[in-house]
Amino acid sequence: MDPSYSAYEDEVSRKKESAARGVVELELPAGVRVRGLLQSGYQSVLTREALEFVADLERRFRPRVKYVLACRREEQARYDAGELPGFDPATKAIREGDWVCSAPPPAIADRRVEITGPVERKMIINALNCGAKMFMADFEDSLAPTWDNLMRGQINLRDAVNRTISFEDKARNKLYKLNPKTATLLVRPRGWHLQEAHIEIDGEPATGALVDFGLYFFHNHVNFRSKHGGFGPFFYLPKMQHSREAAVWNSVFDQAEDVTGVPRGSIRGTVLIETLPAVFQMHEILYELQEHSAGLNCGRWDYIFSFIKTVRAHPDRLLPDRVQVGMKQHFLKSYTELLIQTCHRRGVHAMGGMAAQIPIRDDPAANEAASALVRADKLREVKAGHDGTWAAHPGLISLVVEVFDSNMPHANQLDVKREDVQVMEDDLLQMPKGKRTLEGLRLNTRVGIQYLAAWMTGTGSVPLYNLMEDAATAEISRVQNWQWIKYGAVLDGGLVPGVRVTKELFARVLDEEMVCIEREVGPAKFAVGRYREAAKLFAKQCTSEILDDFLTLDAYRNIVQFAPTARM
Ligand SMILES: CC(=O)SCCNC(=O)CCNC(=O)[C@H](O)C(C)(C)COP(=O)(O)OP(=O)(O)OC[C@H]1O[C@@H](n2cnc3c(N)ncnc32)[C@H](O)[C@@H]1OP(=O)(O)O
Ligand SMILES: O=CC(=O)O
Ligand SMILES: [Mg+2]
Repeated sequence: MDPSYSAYEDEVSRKKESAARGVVELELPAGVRVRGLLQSGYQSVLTREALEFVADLERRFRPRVKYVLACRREEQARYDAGELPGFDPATKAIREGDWVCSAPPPAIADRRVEITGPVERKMIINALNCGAKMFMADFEDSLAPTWDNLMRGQINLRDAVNRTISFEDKARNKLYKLNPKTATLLVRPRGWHLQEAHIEIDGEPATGALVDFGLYFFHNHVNFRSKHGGFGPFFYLPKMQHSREAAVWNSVFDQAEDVTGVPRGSIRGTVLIETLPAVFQMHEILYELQEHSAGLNCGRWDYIFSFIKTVRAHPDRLLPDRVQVGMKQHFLKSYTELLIQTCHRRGVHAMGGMAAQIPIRDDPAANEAASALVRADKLREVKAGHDGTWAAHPGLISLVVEVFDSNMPHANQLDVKREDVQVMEDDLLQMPKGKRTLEGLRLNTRVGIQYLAAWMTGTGSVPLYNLMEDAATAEISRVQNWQWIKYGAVLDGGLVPGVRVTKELFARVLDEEMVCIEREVGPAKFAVGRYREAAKLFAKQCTSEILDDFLTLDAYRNIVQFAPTARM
């Protein structure tokens, strides 16, 4: 017998045996290693062709991703040496030039209310059905990137695009299915800084963003485009700091379109302006993405986090309590208005951001107060000229739709040019006003630990003290504590003004807040949750000599789980 035929027969019988034992096997392209445990269904996402597509993106763009991350470190070193971010004289001609981005495709011309949420099956169905125009399905701030969350997220999105998605809640005897009319899907891959340890390409962990984008695009572009007038898929692009990072995304989009024969400019990405350096690069970012751009969004929570992180070596820039850093603060008002002016000059959407309040079921008065805050925030956004905004919960959609419907008679406000806006570097760097309090330190600590504990058990967004908390909001708690401890901030408000924040004070606060958390969540949940591990990690992060770039980079090692697979 032909020896190669016999090897083929062996292979077939081995696969049959594996299938009979319920073991999932993948056909891997050369150089690709999948290290996560394969649950049923994952092989339909991790096909050989899809992995080849991802591996090709990785091989082409990994060096550029590394380069842009190295540039971030170099720029941070300059800020640490005393500089502050500002507009780049080298790109003045781009800022002042008369150019526009491609017009928004009809499918996203009106995006007045966008619900957001992690790529969890039931939530995807609820979000698509909730009456919002768009749904931003999130692999980023609101998702803990466990292997299972990521793989199931891809399966869920594929089923959502195919409209075959359903979910049975057996305990409540409830079947979830899509309504005839649903929101349009936008997908947010992870930021450039996160790796995907469960997929190795040529011996190195893959880039998380390229895995999320690549698998989703590969499996869905045909169906998605057939349902959206030949445009899409649509994306949100997070946490960038410079236009060179947008240029990488633009090349990724070009490459994806070329390989699959999708016409140039079909893919559209909305960039979150959620880092301080990026606010000085808004024209440049739109310029790089031009035909792939769907505008910019005010990612306020990461923006506040980035504000603190960027000035981490400036002891004169200590922020007041997190709760006091609201959108009326001059630096945030300036950022949103400049974003609107920039987008509308370039013919693309200027999206608002997320109010953190969520419905409060058991307290009507508190619920009314929370709704009033959301209403005021959305009213500010629509009156300022935003073309749409975000909502964190289906229970807020009718309120937010009502605010936008009453104040935005057309599909968008691209005609509101905001030429009155005059924002200078100083406006964007102005320190927020307010007080630093012990209560603020305590709240940061309680929130940070509970969020981390949830994240390490696979949940990336949680309700805490009636607010939505996700990776971006938790980061503010971490870096604010770090900043106050590092520079021995003197508390200037609250119950005990005049007290200096030290490592010793923080250690005491942490112990006391752990007792408080145990009381609040109950001993049973406290015992099985990862609160002690979370507290240890949070304490390390808040007291380190040098500030870590991202909390999730350190926490990631706690959620990586390799399966025993064939070695390469
Ligand atoms: C800074 C940023 O990046 S903001 C964007 C990223 N963050 C997010 O997207 C957060 C999205 N929101 C959420 O994750 C959730 O609303 C939370 C965690 C804040 C609150 O969740 P819960 O306490 O479970 O909400 P609650 O119990 O009130 O939910 C009621 C129902 O609404 C659903 N729901 C709540 N939020 C969402 C959402 N964003 N999308 C879809 N469905 C949702 C729940 O699944 C639940 O459904 P069910 O009644 O069919 O069982
Ligand atoms: O991603 C949004 C933010 O506010 O951060
Ligand atoms: Mg964010």
